[in-house]
Amino acid sequence: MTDLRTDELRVDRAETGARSNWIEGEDEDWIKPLIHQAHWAKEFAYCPYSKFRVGAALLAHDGTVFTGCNVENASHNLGLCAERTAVVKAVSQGYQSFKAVAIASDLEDQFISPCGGCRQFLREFGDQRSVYLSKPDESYKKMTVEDLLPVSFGPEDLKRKRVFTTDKITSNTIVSSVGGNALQSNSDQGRR
Ligand SMILES: O=c1ccn([C@H]2C[C@H](O)[C@@H](CO)O2)c(=O)[nH]1
Ligand SMILES: [Zn+2]
Repeated sequence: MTDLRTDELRVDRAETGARSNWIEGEDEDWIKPLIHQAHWAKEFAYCPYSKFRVGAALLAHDGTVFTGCNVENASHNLGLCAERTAVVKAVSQGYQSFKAVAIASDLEDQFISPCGGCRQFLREFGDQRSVYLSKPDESYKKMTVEDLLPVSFGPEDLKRKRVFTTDKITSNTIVSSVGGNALQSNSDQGRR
């Protein structure tokens, strides 16, 4: 049994009226439908504790949209944000290339802004992605992941040259660096 209702939703070209190259093109007729989908996703929010509904709509480069809502839990720290729900849905369905994300809440006078954890989560897939912060009237403010998380740490940093690499670390050896000098102490030294 397959329920496609909340799976992959496309920003329909008939709805946007955009040209066939809309996804690469300069016109951005997809923005309003994307924001609309974020607000639609907000309706599914499971937030009995905070009573604060959030929705997200993540646009992949091929035009597929993945929606997400916040999903809270009686064990409070396990709650998931809407943005992360959308990213996890997309990645688990084989998508890793994103163009934009729209975020929606019920805040009357403020554009909903992603939390620090979600900023980092989004940054994993590129810091130039567009982030549309919206209000309930579907007005929006465009930012990038980099605007929201400047001087960030990302997957590229794990590939940069380091003074230590794990091949110098053996299972029972602690390696640390003080003022550029490498100190090695094994568990025997630790007991003295
Ligand atoms: O950008 C945001 C901000 C908050 N929340 C959720 C987390 C929690 O469920 C509720 C209140 O913080 O809102 C999101 O999903 N996204
Ligand atoms: Zn968050």
